[in-house]
Amino acid sequence: MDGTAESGKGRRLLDRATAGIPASLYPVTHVAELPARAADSVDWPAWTAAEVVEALKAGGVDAPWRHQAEAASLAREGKHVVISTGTASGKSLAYQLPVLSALIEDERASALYLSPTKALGADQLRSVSSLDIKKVRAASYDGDTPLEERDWVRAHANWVFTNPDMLHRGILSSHARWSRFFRRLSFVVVDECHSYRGVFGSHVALLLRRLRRVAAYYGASPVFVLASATTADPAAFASKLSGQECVPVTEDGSPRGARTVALWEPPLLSELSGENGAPVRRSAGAEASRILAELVIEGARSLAFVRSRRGAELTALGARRILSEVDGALAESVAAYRSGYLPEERRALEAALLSGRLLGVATTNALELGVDIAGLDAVVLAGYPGTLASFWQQAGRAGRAGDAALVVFVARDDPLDTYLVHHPAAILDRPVEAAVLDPSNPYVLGPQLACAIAELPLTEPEVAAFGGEAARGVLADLVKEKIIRRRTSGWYWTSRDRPHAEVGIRGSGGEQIAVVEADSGRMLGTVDPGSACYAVHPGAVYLHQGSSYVVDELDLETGLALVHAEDPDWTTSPREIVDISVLRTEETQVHGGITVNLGEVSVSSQVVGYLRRRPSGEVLDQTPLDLPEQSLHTRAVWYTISAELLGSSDGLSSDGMAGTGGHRAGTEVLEPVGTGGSRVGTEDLGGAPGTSAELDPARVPGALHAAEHAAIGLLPLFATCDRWDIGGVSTAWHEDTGEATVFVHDGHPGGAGFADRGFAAIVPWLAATREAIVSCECPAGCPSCVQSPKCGNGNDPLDKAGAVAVLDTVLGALRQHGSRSGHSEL
Ligand SMILES: Nc1ncnc2c1ncn2[C@@H]1O[C@H](COP(=O)(O)OP(=O)(O)OP(=O)(O)O)[C@@H](O)[C@H]1O
Repeated sequence: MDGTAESGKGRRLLDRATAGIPASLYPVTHVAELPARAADSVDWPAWTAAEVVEALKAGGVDAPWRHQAEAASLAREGKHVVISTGTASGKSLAYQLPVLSALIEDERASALYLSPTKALGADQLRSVSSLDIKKVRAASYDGDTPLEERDWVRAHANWVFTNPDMLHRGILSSHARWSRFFRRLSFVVVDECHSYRGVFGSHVALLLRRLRRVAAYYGASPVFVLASATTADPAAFASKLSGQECVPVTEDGSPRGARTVALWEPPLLSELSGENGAPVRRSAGAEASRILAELVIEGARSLAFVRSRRGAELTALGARRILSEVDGALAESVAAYRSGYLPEERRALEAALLSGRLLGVATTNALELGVDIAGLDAVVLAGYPGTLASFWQQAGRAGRAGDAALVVFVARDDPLDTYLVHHPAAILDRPVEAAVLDPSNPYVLGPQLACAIAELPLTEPEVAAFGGEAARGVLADLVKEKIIRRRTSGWYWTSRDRPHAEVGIRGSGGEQIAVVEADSGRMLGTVDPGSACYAVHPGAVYLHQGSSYVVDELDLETGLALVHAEDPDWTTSPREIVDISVLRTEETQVHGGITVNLGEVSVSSQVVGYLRRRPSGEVLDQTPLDLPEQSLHTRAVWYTISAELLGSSDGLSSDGMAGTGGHRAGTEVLEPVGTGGSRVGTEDLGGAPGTSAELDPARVPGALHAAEHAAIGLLPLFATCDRWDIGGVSTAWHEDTGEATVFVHDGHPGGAGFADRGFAAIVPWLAATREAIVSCECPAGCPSCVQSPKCGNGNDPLDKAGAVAVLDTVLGALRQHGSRSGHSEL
């Protein structure tokens, strides 16, 4: 195939999307052409049951692609396997082949399928059921399964489709009722396993260990087949998640069309001003509306991914409005899509989009998983979806074999988005990040071990599977608290009640706060106790599945937040006072006047009021609140800067410090990420070694605060977290360190591995932070660089230039005292 002719269509669509934009406002910062790839098909593995081949062929699959056959055969041989290939590369077939063949060959064999969402599970079940293979009795067992069906599933189903929540609460907790199913459990399929990250991922990792233990009790040792979006080190991740060695299959043999990928930065608006008079960019959603409208005019079947449900609806509305001025009929071909639709509604929408009856759909991430829409002409991503895995998952909906497509990434007002549109290599040349999880977090281990022991007494040799030493400490605590009992043969559950219902695997534990609509008494959802004052304080606008509510009352004693439906024209942002103290320093690197540390901290916070803002960023007013102080015991990474290096002391020269006391402890020092395809050399790190930031003392708090905000915004580039999963504190003088200090901490009790990743990647992380600030053309700080949407201090004080000076000094010292290797992880 001729690559250029092929990519012509993507280019043509991009030209259309940018038509009429004056050169001075041209928003595209980079364009990349991704070539087409031909299919690599192979014969059906000889062991595949004839019925399976027949059913798949009847469904239109003539032959498997190489990676499907390879993964299937490994699983068939009894090896745990992780298949990590692109969107729509047919990962389902890879596990269907061995599972279906086993179920056909052995009447008593069974299999379990786990997916992170019910919708995805339902899709996969539908696809298996549609094969209509006689000996396969596939059924779902989740929160929606009617009670009368549940007995049938336990007694008869040989392939059960469920999710981690139900496995935890409804299956392992009463495993004796599932003994038939467990006895011949041959395969466990863990679909979209890259989504098991952070605290949820740590819970799922321990849940899978519980599953293996229960299966072993009934005499089974199932083979695990994990399916993941492309990820950095799938074998390591899958092994950590499943607790056993997994063989990776990563060579993608599915065909793909050429794609033109454009990075797009909306222009700064001159007429609007945000917090503290900062400039604001045109919103990514508004920009996506315009692009979507242009694509629809061109007849391109397009999908726009928008971060919130309301945003998706506004984007669709905006596109329709633009189109109605061109042609009323065209406006009808644009719709919004969100989660919460019934399966039939989703099917209808998929079909309409595939047939071209609908041309443009704006959607939340709901469409990211479990929807069989591929081969579109264009995909617009309004805002970075948080991880590269999601980015490619969404971008992968565009392009089919033999036809080119366009992908447009539109940056939101956010430092990470700014960084990415100015550093294309960080998107285009980087392996998808490894998902981070930490099954040794005592806050996760405690409740998980309690559940495990309630399921079956834990014996000494089993402790290793639950983390060895880390588990031992937690077990001792549980014994002390009289939750379990230690006998010579192991650890035993003492109560008649099961702990499962108390253990939430998606949150950080503790008694959840119920959010209830006062009028109807309907429970909308729950909020972690630690974030209740922040998320559902009186007056807060609370979003639930895209609908908007306002909180009337928060009662922490009874664990209740009462809300009413209201969709006001503002959002709220809490103001809080935060304090942090160091409980334990685990690692310290000294680099001249800079130290970089990792350890445990206690963060206390008190929400003292909130601001109401218009979507433009304009602040309406501030309301005081009287809420109690909260405290969080978690992990943090922090750096300190000596007064000499800040240049705010009595003039002590930093020269005297050079070369003294600087030693590296353990951690590899990494190079920064590349810019536009070429790597930034260490000389570009900024700041000559040992030079001071030369900051007047009055500027130090604003400089540190701005550096902290941007660092929080950029950590998700290195750890698979959302900026909302982490927090930060900066101070010109900290009691425990005796120096100016910037902390970035995990937002969950016990941590989820994010601070640890920040510590391990300190140089590339801070270099990227500096780059993001420098790349933003605003004069004195805006949401694209140093302002934070969740700042408890109203983004005040912030000193953009000061932040660059601080980061230059820190990076200069790290380079002088630490940088030796040329190893890069990006
Ligand atoms: N060997 C094959 N030949 C032709 N079509 C195939 C083959 N394998 C799978 N498909 C089709 O490709 C589409 C995508 O498959 P599937 O949903 O399993 O991909 P996936 O990798 O799981 O996607 P996602 O990234 O969304 O998880 C389906 O419509 C499926 O029928």
